[in-house]
Amino acid sequence: MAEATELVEETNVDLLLSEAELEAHREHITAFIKGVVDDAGAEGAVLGLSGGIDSTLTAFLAVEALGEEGLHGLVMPSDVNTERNMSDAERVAEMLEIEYDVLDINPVVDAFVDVAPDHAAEDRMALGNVRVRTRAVLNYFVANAESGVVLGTGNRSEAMAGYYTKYGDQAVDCNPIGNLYKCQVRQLARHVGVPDEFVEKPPSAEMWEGQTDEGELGLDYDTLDAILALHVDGPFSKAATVRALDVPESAVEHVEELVATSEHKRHMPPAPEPR
Ligand SMILES: Nc1ncnc2c1ncn2[C@@H]1O[C@H](COP(=O)(O)OP(=O)(O)OC[C@H]2O[C@@H]([n+]3cccc(C(=O)O)c3)[C@H](O)[C@@H]2O)[C@@H](O)[C@H]1O
Ligand SMILES: Nc1ncnc2c1ncn2[C@@H]1O[C@H](COP(=O)(O)OP(=O)(O)OP(=O)(O)O)[C@@H](O)[C@H]1O
Ligand SMILES: [Mg+2]
Repeated sequence: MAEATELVEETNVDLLLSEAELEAHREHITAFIKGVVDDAGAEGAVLGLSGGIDSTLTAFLAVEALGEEGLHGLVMPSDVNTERNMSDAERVAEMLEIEYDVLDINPVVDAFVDVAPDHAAEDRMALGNVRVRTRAVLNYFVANAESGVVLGTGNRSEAMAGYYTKYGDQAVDCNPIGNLYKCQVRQLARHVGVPDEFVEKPPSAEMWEGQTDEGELGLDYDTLDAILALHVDGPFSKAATVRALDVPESAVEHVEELVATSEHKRHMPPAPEPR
């Protein structure tokens, strides 16, 4: 896993960040968050806290940008979330001394299944996406009521692979860590003082029991990041990427496919040309 990232270093593609670069990202992102809130004329920001690394890092940076008064955390358990992640999510809010609510989404999700009983209940992806979109509705409920903006937690790896729910966790006002690959998210998290146990936890969307990002994506984030950085964002051909990273051609093709099939998620819904 670390191997692929180290090999990227030898190619001069900027994937692993120096301490100076991490500090520059920290300043750049906190200024960005402050700018988004100020430009919106908002009083603060709302953020879903999952106990995962992306929301934890975003929360740390948002408190640096806005102060603890400026961030409202929402911990939104469903019956497929682990106790550990939900208690870690509350621990983040307590560490940062921000206001937070715990909102049980189970009754809302059950209501969707009740009104459309022929759908979703047997389809873990469809039902998982309902859980994700329910949280988006609640984020905006609180943001509207409190004159806040909704902070997203999408990173560059997820954005490029389309690894998110359309109009779910992607339905936000900005993505402060959206220019960082997942391996850089881990680096920045350590740099700003996020405890190691958050950085080391296996990433999971927790849309159903036992789901993990790397299991579903079919490759680990370090390999995904390396292929994205060299081949999709960078100038390396497929063959050069295979050689540089010592990965099978099928891994590069898999990433190409993730990027291509998620293209629709990165655009406004299209309409026919005017005629
Ligand atoms: N070519 C196309 N042009 C226009 N629209 C197209 C389309 N293809 C599908 N669609 C639409 O998109 C829908 C499918 O997209 P979507 O509803 O997003 O669903 P989908 O991409 O199938 O599933 C979401 C994926 O994101 C992962 N996820 C979600 C949330 C959080 C996280 C996390 O890491 O925390 C990960 C989840 O595990 C799953 O792999 C289709 O039902 C259709 O409505
Ligand atoms: N149970 C939850 N309560 C509140 N917010 C949630 C919950 N589950 C997911 N979210 C929101 O959806 C976002 C996307 O989830 P995702 O799993 O990609 O990120 P993460 O959990 O922060 O990090 P990781 O990738 O390490 O799991 C989270 O960052 C968080 O803002
Ligand atoms: Mg998660």
